[in-house]
Amino acid sequence: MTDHAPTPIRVAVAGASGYAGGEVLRLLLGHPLFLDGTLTIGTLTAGDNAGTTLGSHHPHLLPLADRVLADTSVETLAGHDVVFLALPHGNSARYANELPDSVVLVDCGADFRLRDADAWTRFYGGEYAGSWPYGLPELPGARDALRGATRIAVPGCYPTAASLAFAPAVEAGIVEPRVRIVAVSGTSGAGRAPKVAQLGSEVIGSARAYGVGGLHRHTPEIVQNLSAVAGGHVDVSFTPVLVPMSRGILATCSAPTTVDAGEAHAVYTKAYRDEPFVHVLPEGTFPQTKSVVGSNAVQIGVAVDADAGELVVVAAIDNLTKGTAGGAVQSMNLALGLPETAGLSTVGVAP
Ligand SMILES: NC(=O)C1=CN([C@@H]2O[C@H](COP(=O)(O)OP(=O)(O)OC[C@H]3O[C@@H](n4cnc5c(N)ncnc54)[C@H](OP(=O)(O)O)[C@@H]3O)[C@@H](O)[C@H]2O)C=CC1
Ligand SMILES: CC(=O)N[C@@H](CCC(=O)OP(=O)(O)O)C(=O)O
Repeated sequence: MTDHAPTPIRVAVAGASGYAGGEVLRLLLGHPLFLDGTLTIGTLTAGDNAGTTLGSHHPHLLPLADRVLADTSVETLAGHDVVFLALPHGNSARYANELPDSVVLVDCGADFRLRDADAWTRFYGGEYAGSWPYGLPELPGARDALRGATRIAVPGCYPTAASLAFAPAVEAGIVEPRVRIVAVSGTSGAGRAPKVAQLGSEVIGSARAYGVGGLHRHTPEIVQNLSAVAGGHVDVSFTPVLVPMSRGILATCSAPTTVDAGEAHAVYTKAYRDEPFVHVLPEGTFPQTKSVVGSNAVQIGVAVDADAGELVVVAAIDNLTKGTAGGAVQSMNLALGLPETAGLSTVGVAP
């Protein structure tokens, strides 16, 4: 514990009936400060499902199964030291404005991720809310900005995978600044609100690209991250693909290069040598989503396609853990001055 952290630490989760909120709670139930009683889980909220029990949505969260979900409001979220917002986009600004500055607000939604108001308007529409310290500590400068922060914007799931996959290459200048990304995602990335495109009968036995042609709203977030690291604009072509699995993202990212495989691999092992969650696999080895499911790990494989003159980097994450709730808890740990890895595993659940 450090001077940042109040004791006890009272935590609320808004959107607890959803996938992201449920995953935050799963991680908090295993957090060492929860287990020793220093961190307590207070109000849990929902939208239309307010008044129902948490257990009716997340039977796996047995210790909290009888908790009744409250309405989501400034009043129900007041009186906590940390509030996780796991709500649809557009809902966060009112809490940022009305909860005290001293409350650590960790927003799993997109509202405060983009620094460019025009990009926000183009991809999201509605009023631009602003930008907060970005919850991807592995990016240059991000970790320092998160220490002691009381407002945190958790990255999107695809930007987490793609940014970590290509940040070392653009930082080292070993690629041309034109990155192509094709990333497959499990259906939990779409949240649990029913949508026809996510029905089992639509998804099982099929793979479907969407947001094709630079239309997906995560494109400007990936551009923002890679451009900041490169120190100049990086063009990004991003294509997401929905595949029939529950969790996981596998992002395959490439750009023109003249370096060989050994040099490229050395850039990555050096960049991530001190990162507890990012694992660069041995040369010739590439990740699979199963290896990281349920963990906060990022596994990265690096290759050079010498005939095509392309660096190819493959990254695997669990979209709900490192891609949302794990990144959120990691950022909370930093904000409160706790050990960054507290409550977070790097071991997946394969097979
Ligand atoms: N799923 C993922 O992989 C990722 C999700 N995120 C972000 O996390 C946030 C939550 O996503 P996710 O959990 O997947 O979504 P879900 O649809 O699974 O959950 C949404 C939650 O918000 C509640 N809610 C919906 N509308 C309102 C409202 N108007 N007022 C109050 N509460 C409301 C829902 O309650 P109820 O049950 O009552 O409807 C539910 O608890 C989103 O911003 C999403 O973009 C970020 C990265 C990855
Ligand atoms: C498979 C799937 O549908 N994924 C979601 C992204 C999930 C995510 O990271 O979302 P936010 O930016 O909304 O927080 C999508 O493409 O919209």
